[in-house]
Amino acid sequence: SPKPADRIAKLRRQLEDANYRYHVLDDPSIPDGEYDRLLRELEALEAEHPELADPNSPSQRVGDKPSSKFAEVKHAVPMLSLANAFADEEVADFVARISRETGDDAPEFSVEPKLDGLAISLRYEDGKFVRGATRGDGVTGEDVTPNLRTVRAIPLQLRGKPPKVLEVRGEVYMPKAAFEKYNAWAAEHGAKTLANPRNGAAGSLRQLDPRITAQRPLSFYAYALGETDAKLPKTHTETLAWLRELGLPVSSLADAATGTEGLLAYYRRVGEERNALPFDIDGVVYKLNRYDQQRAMGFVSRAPRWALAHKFPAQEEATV
Ligand SMILES: Cc1ccc2cc(C(N)=O)cc(O)c2n1
Repeated sequence: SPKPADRIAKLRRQLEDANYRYHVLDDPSIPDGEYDRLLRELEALEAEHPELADPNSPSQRVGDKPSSKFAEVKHAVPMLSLANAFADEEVADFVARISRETGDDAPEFSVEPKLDGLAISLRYEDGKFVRGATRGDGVTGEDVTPNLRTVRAIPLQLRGKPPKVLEVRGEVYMPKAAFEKYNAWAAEHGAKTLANPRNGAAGSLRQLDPRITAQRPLSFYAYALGETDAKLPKTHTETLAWLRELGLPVSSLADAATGTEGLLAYYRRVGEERNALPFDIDGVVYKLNRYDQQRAMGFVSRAPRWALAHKFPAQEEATV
């Protein structure tokens, strides 16, 4: 029989692969029962061989011991906020200003749904997940690494050829079905029910005891870069494709669109699909796609002048 170290390494790769297939490709490779069996075998082997312990092992998703409070994290690259638009005219003005300042009368944009969750920043070194933090005020956030380790959609180990340093920004969210299920359980067991999935995500991630976070069904989509030593592609859509290759989940609704018409068509398309989506969104996000054009546009305070959140009308509260 293979040496324990080889068997452990093989099980870790198989479980990471299954996680990637399930959460990133949305195309599970093995049935849940098989996943659990492999995980139990790995946990048993790791218990017999503590010298082979690894914080990035797939077995470490169950949550570390509770911390007393969160350490502070300084974001090397500030986490940006987004200017909002509510009416089509504001989108037309946004594009007109960009056309004027870039000289491009048909600017291309990266477009995506605006998830209604909690913004976080993940840091990977040599492809290993080493730290995760909340946005905080954009410059200083809270270190919630142990809690983020329990979010299955967040890879603990990147795939392919990751750069030495890679920070990824994204949204941790609680899927609608998981939110309903959690509230049914909470009502049944006299626990506090959650007001909405966004509160569910925020409350779960800011638990001091990661074992509680581990019981909360959270997911994650990546949407931007932070600090990295990698040579960047020329456009944001290429960056998102690269993040997918590295094993990070990116919304399958992310797309490209050209000019005001393209943006508004995308806004309407997502608006029609909104209620059928498995997660809450509160709008869509438009980002000028070419990084050279983004640089030409710059920022106003911490909101980039090359990006815009186009919000949907607030949904009437679901009548319970
Ligand atoms: C720059 C930036 C800031 C906040 C964002 C927030 C979301 C979101 N809530 O999905 C998506 C993005 O692409 C974002 N991009």
